Amino acid sequence: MMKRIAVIGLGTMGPGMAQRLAQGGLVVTAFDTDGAQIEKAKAMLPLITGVLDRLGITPKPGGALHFTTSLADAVKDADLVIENVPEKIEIKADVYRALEGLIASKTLVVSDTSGIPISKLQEHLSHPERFCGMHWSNPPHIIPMIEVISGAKTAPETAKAIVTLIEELGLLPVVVNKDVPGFVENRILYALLREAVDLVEEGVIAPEALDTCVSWGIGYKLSVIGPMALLDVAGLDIYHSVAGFLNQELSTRGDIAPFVTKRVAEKRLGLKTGGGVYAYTPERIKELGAERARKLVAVRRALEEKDRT
Ligand SMILES: NC(=O)C1=CN([C@@H]2O[C@H](COP(=O)(O)OP(=O)(O)OC[C@H]3O[C@@H](n4cnc5c(N)ncnc54)[C@H](O)[C@@H]3O)[C@@H](O)[C@H]2O)C=CC1
Ligand SMILES: Cc1ncc(C(=O)O)c(C(=O)O)c1O
Repeated sequence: MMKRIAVIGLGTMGPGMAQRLAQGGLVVTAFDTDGAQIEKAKAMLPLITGVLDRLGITPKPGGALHFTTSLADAVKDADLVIENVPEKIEIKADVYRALEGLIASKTLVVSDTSGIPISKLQEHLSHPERFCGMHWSNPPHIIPMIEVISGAKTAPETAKAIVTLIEELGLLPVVVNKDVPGFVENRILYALLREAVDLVEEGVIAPEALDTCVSWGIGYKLSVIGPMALLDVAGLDIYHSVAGFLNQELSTRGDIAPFVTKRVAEKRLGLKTGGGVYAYTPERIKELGAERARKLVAVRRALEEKDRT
């Protein structure tokens, strides 16, 4: 049974992840090279704990969340280190190198990488057998599904220990069988986002209308009926007919749409810069955060509802 977990990197994912682990009874120490990110994480905790409370996730005894500006302090006596730094191999590799000599060879290390192949990351660890992917989704304190991905050198017991941890937290582990870039969730998401951006860029539909179409159409349906089950609901014959012509029409671009590259070049990144696809005031960002958390909680409660029969 794991007891002490270090979270390396706060940013977008770290605060919710760290608090969710702490409320699962773990002693968590979070580290970030940027002190401002530590202060930001602390300021986020009341909102995060309020959402966890509404999800019915009551803090288990023995759990705690500490923050530190020392990597050594963060990983001291850790059973598990969760690397959660930016999606750049070189930054992640620097963290793995810094861990050498600070953690015991039995300590497990995972990455929250969105899709860098685990086998690639394993090249930068002296104990690759004790490393695997543990891919959370944003917001990590609300989305219960976590992908577990083994690299070529991951020991089976390492992945099993992470699956067990996720289950003990009452969350949903999904074991991905092959270490492919993007794993599963992000391959599906990025195929969808590529098509969505192309449709907006080509003037087929406005961003707001696309969001309504997807959120109140397939997004709503897929939250209850998964894609593979949906094939049976629609009928594989229907899929066969429609895919027969539509698969040749879908976006297959290998580059990134100018709709995105233009905005990134102009530092219009979204919520983090006050504008991207849409424009936001600081007040609207706060409103959206609370509103979306409330709705995600309500949807999750409905989805967790056991069959009435
Ligand atoms: N943002 C998202 O929706 C999701 C991101 N991820 C993945 O999780 C990881 C983190 O993503 P975000 O939280 O979005 O990144 P972020 O860029 O928001 O935060 C990264 C944090 O790491 C800190 N940091 C940078 N170098 C560090 C170091 N050497 N040691 C300690 N801290 C360091 C930064 O100060 C920053 O606070 C990435 O691999 C990302 O692909 C996974 C799921 C969802
Ligand atoms: C746009 C985007 N990219 C990556 C991820 C991820 O899971 O890594 C997410 C997410 O929702 O978590 C995302 O929205």
